[in-house]
Amino acid sequence: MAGVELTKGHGTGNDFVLLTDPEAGLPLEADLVAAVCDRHRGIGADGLIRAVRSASLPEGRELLAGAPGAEWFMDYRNADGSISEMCGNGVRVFVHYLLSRGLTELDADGRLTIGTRGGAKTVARTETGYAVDMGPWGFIHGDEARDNGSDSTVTARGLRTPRPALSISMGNPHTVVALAGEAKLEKLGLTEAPGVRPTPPHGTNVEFVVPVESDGDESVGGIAMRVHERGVGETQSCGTGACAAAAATRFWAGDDAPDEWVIEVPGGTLGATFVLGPDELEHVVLSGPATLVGRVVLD
Ligand SMILES: N[C@@H](CCC[C@H](N)C(=O)O)C(=O)O
Repeated sequence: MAGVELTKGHGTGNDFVLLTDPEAGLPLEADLVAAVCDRHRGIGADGLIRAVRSASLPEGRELLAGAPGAEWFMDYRNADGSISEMCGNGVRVFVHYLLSRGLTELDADGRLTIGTRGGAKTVARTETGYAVDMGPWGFIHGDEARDNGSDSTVTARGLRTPRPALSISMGNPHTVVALAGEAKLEKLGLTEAPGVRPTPPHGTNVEFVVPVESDGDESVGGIAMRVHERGVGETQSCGTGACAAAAATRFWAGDDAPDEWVIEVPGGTLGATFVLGPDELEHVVLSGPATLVGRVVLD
């Protein structure tokens, strides 16, 4: 990878190293990705994003059959080198990168569709960043959640007893735990991965949430969240995690819960809006900023 140009970017403090490899020719082995993402001996990031033409990857070619406009594919790796299906903050930063590097343009409606392992995603420019239709959310463990309000338990440092939790898919897996108040959220120790029983088949990201006031506007729900990401550790933010946390909190709140949510994460603020998708399923639209920081060339 000597001579390869990397760009550092972030979305609400969830930081990424991005590179362009249109024909998927670079050897992105897990140990190389982990070395680049190492915060002391590498460039340092929560994940690595390769911009590759969809036609250059088997999963991209499959996706092009249903979404022929998705020319570019977000090939996402966690900091430990493992592959994830989806990254909500990453999608916004990825689109900002493609546009900034002149690799593509928005269509006449200000939109761009890209490929991911979690399916094609359409991104729109907003006044403060980008909004992404993240697609439908769903319960990982099926109907048990609908009946009981929880389907798992979570243990973590700072929690005296295992807490009930809800495992939610946003394309990638999440397990959401509600805590009593912000003091409890601050006291959590997330240097070690929380224990989740039963653990979803491919592991999980764990979000801890507490309700917060959203400027006295009852039509907008508010939560504060901390997250421990699969393949990374505690991060400043997680876009899919924010969507899953809003979906779980809205489910717990019942029928008259708001469709619009503001999610405070350590690295900033994200928005999640629940809308009916063209497939008649409930989709989550994630909104937030995207920032490119600078470039570096690998020795
Ligand atoms: N930070 C991301 C999620 C990245 C992937 C995650 N660690 C996983 O393994 O699923 C986001 O913003 O969604």
